[in-house]
Amino acid sequence: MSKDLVSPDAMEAFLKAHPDWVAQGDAHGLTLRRRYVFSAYPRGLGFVVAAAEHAEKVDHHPDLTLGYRWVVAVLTTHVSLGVTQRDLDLAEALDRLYQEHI
Ligand SMILES: C[C@H](O)[C@H](O)[C@H]1CNC2=NC(N)=NC(=O)C2=N1
Repeated sequence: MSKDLVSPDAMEAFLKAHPDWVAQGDAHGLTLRRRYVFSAYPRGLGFVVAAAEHAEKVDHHPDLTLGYRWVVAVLTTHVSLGVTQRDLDLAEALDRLYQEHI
């Protein structure tokens, strides 16, 4: 197990404070997931572009799926095979960007 992974207590605290996010686990490790809903399809695309620009700045990238008036974000730290503080920080950054693109 990577030393960088957030502890179960830290994960629980994050999810309690960020109820729109859910934790999911699979053979490749734990991930964080949120579905964002938008007023129009282009707004979702604008959010994806802004998220990509932020990800490049912090060198930590979400998996983003764009649908009709929604975007699903899945976060994990590839090198750690699970959720680290970088994912928690990215989740909060995406939530801030969402408020600018609803
Ligand atoms: C070389 C570069 O810094 C690494 O590949 C970065 C890029 N973005 C990343 N994003 C995520 N989600 N996890 C990583 O481990 C990661 N590593």
